[in-house]
Amino acid sequence: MLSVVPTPVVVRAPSKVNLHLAVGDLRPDGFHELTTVFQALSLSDELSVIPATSLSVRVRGDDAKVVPTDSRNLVWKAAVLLGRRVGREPSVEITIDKGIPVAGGMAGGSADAAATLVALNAMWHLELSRDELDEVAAELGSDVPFSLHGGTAVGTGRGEKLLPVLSRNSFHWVLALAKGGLQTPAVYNELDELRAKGSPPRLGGTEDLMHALTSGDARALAPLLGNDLQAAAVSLMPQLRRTLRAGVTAGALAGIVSGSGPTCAFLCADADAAVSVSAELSGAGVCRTVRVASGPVPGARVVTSESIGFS
Ligand SMILES: C[C@](O)(CO)[C@H](O)COP(=O)(O)OP(=O)(O)OC[C@H]1O[C@@H](n2ccc(N)nc2=O)[C@H](O)[C@@H]1O
Ligand SMILES: Nc1ncnc2c1ncn2[C@@H]1O[C@H](COP(=O)(O)OP(=O)(O)OP(=O)(O)O)[C@@H](O)[C@H]1O
Repeated sequence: MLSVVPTPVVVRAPSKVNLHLAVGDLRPDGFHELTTVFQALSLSDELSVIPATSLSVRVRGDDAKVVPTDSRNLVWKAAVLLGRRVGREPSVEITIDKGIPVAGGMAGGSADAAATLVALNAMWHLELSRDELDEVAAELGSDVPFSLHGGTAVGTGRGEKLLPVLSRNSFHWVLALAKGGLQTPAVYNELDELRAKGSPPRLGGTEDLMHALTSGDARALAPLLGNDLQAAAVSLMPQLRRTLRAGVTAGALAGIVSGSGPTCAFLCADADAAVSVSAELSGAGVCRTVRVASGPVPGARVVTSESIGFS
C-alpha cells in the first residue's frame, strides 16, 4: 500500500547587520524611534517544519543549549499567532538549525520567527499577502519584518516600517562572535543611561551611505557605518573595544557592533580579504569564534518542500 509521508518544509532565514542605526528618544510605548539601514547576511538559520499532533520545537547547533524550546521561543509564538489568525491549531514539529549567534545582535530569533511564518504559509496553503505576513511579523518583534524581506532596507518607526534600498554588488563581512550574549532591552537601557549622564554623539543622516550602497563600493561604505547602540554595548562589554581594534588591525576596512551586539561585524574589501581577516582574527584571541558572510541576501524563503511516497 502506498502512504504519502510529507517531507519537511525547509526555510532558510538570514541574519542581519545594521549598517546605520540611529536611535531616537524613548517612546511612551517603551520602544525607541529608529532610522536604520539593514543588510541581510548569508549567515543563516534553517527551519524544518512537519505536521504533528501538537506543537513542539527542537534546536540544533553550537548555541542550542541556551535557546528555549517552549512558549518562550519566538517560533512557538509565531506558530500560535499565525494559527490564531487563520483559525488553525499550530500542530507542527519545528526543528531549528542555528547558524546565527544567540543574543548576538544579528536577529537570530527574528529570523526563526520569519521562517516559521513563511513555512506555515506554504504548508497550510494560506497564500497570505506580503502585507498580511508583515502585520503578523511586526507583532512578533521589531526586526521580524526585515527578516522576512531581506536585501537592504531602511527601517523606521521601531524598525518595522521598511523601504527597500538600491544596493549594487555583494559586500564581504567577517563576524566576530562573542563569548556570551547581550539582551536587547538592556542595551537600549544602557544607551538611555549614557544619554542621561552626558551626550554621546548621535549619528547623522543616511544620504552618503545610500550613495555608497548604490555605487557598490565597499571602500566608500566603510567610513559611513555607524551604530548609536555601539557605545552602550561596549559599556556593558568593554572587551568589545579590543575586538573592534583587532579586526581593523587584521585588515578590515571598518568594524562595527552589530545591532545591540555583542557580535562585531567587519567590512572587508573583497572575498579574499574576508578570508584573510577571519584567519588573523581567529588567532588573535579576542572572540569566541569567527564567521565569514556576504550580503545582501534574500529574506526568509522556502528551500525545499515536497512529498515523497513510501510503499
Ligand atoms: C537592536 C535591533 O536589532 C536593531 O535592528 C532592534 O532594534 C531590536 O529588535 P528586536 O530584537 O526585534 O526587539 P523587540 O523584540 O521588538 O523589542 C525588544 C526590546 O528592545 C527594545 N527596543 C526594541 C526596538 C526599538 N525600536 N526600541 C527599543 O527600545 C525595547 O526595550 C523592547 O522591549
Ligand atoms: N528562536 C530563537 N533563537 C534564539 N533565541 C531565542 C529564540 N527564541 C527565543 N529566544 C530568546 O531570545 C533571546 C534573544 O535571542 P536572539 O538570538 O533573537 O537575540 P538577538 O539576535 O540579539 O536579537 P536582535 O538582534 O533582534 O535584537 C535569547 O537569549 C533567547 O533566550
